[in-house]
Amino acid sequence: MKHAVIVMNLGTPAAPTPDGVRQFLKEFLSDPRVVEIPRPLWQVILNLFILPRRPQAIAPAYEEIWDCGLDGEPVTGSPIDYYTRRQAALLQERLQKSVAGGGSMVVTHAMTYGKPNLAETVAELREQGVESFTVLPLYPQYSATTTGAIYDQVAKIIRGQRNIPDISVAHEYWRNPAYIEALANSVREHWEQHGAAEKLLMSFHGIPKANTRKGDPYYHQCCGTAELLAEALSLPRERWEICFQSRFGKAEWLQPYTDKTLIAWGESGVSSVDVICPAFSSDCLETLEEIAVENRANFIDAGGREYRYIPALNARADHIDALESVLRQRLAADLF
Ligand SMILES: C=CC1=C(C)c2cc3[nH]c(cc4nc(cc5[nH]c(cc1n2)c(C)c5CCC(=O)O)C(CCC(=O)O)=C4C)c(C)c3C=C
Ligand SMILES: [Fe+2]
Ligand SMILES: [Fe+2]
Repeated sequence: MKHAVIVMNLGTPAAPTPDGVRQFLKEFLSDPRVVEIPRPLWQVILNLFILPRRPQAIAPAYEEIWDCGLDGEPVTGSPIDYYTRRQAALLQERLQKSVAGGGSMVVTHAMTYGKPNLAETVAELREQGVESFTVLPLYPQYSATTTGAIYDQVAKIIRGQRNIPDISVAHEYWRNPAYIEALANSVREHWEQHGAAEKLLMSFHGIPKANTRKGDPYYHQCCGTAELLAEALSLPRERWEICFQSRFGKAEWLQPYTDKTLIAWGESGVSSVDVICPAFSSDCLETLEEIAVENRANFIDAGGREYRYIPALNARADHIDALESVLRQRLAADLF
């Protein structure tokens, strides 16, 4: 039997231009999993206020991260696209080697928004004779806004089909020891190279606070991840903090906010900070611009002296070990 693993991440514009960004944001921000404002009202806000302005404003930031060389890797195009492809290719090598009948194991990638999309990827693989699928969202922590959106897409694909494929979605993996170990290794290596800063800031992508009240477990999983990472590093509580970045719109999002925390630290005499973003499997606009550039300025302008961003796990071998471990556990269930 032919089995396919599809690793998935959020997606990115096709080009770092206002048009490319507009097309991407239109698809992404139209998903009711991402923005829960009632449709007619949201469509007006999106089409009248966001899509005419935001693409112009953020295209230059995309331009900055496009084709950037990172960690000696020749990143071409958008970093999230580059690393998601790399992760799939590296997992393909691992799984081909050791899963019984590995020749019939395909590992590929898809994006929730933009290209390549999940529906087309599944359709192509079925044409090639693939009968069963494991979808691995590259989100260590579950949120309805990310992993939930992928479940919706799977549901849409199978709706109306008679012979639906055997398909499962990995829900979350923040508790997997290999994932925590990869994060801890990346911090230890960073400390060996640069010395440890006074504080380690663990910055997660935010979501609206109301989502947590309505039952989204993301906040609790982020707190759990932060505690496991601190424990793996034997870091006392006063040396680290958790915070949430990338707030969008006027509603209250998860707190403490990353920018406000860094400004308060700079002002109160914290002199050095290391920042890690454990919810991002790949570097992307939200880490390379918002964290490595914008929030550095927030901290330094407020009086801080040293600010160092610890890269995402990207193509690190221990990251691929972690994803392989998550997949092997799932595959044991999915392949019987
Ligand atoms: C509007 C609501 C948004 C929610 C909810 C949200 C949740 C969420 N997002 C990620 C991961 C990524 N987000 C990225 C970019 C991005 N996110 C939003 C909005 C929401 N995200 C926007 C509008 C954008 C685009 C940039 C901008 O306009 O500011 C990215 C980077 C993509 C890239 O091209 O590099 C990632 C990755 C998570 C994990 C998450 C909830 C847990
Ligand atoms: Fe986002
Ligand atoms: Fe952002």
